[in-house]
Amino acid sequence: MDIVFISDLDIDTVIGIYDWEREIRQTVRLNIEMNADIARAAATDHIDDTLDYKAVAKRLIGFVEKSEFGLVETLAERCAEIILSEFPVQWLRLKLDKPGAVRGSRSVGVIIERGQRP
Ligand SMILES: Nc1nc2c(c(=O)[nH]1)N=C([C@H](O)[C@@H](O)CO)CN2
Repeated sequence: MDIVFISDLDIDTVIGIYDWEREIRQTVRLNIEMNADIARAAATDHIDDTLDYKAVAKRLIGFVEKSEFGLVETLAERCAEIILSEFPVQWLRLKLDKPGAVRGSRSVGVIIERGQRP
């Protein structure tokens, strides 16, 4: 299976379960792997024959910046739903980090896989 990926996409948003977190913006970091047919695009050298990672990134930036979820789980699930429903993707692995959220750790977050592997 071929993969198109987006690495370390940092987006500021309102996220968190505590009152103080509802008053500030924090950075979440997205790492996403999505299935794609690399061979077809390589044969034609045309963007229409592959998954446009810039289009996916722009869509997620717009969504995440406006979102105000409590849990990282909810935000990750919604991002996965957007990718699977709006782009030619059948399977994805998405990691959502909330860097610095827990003192003493570099990062915390979730990793989800959704869809069917082709
Ligand atoms: N599994 C989760 N645990 C926690 C979450 C979360 O979104 N998922 N969130 C918090 C707080 O918002 C925390 O990030 C504040 O530092 C705690 N645990």
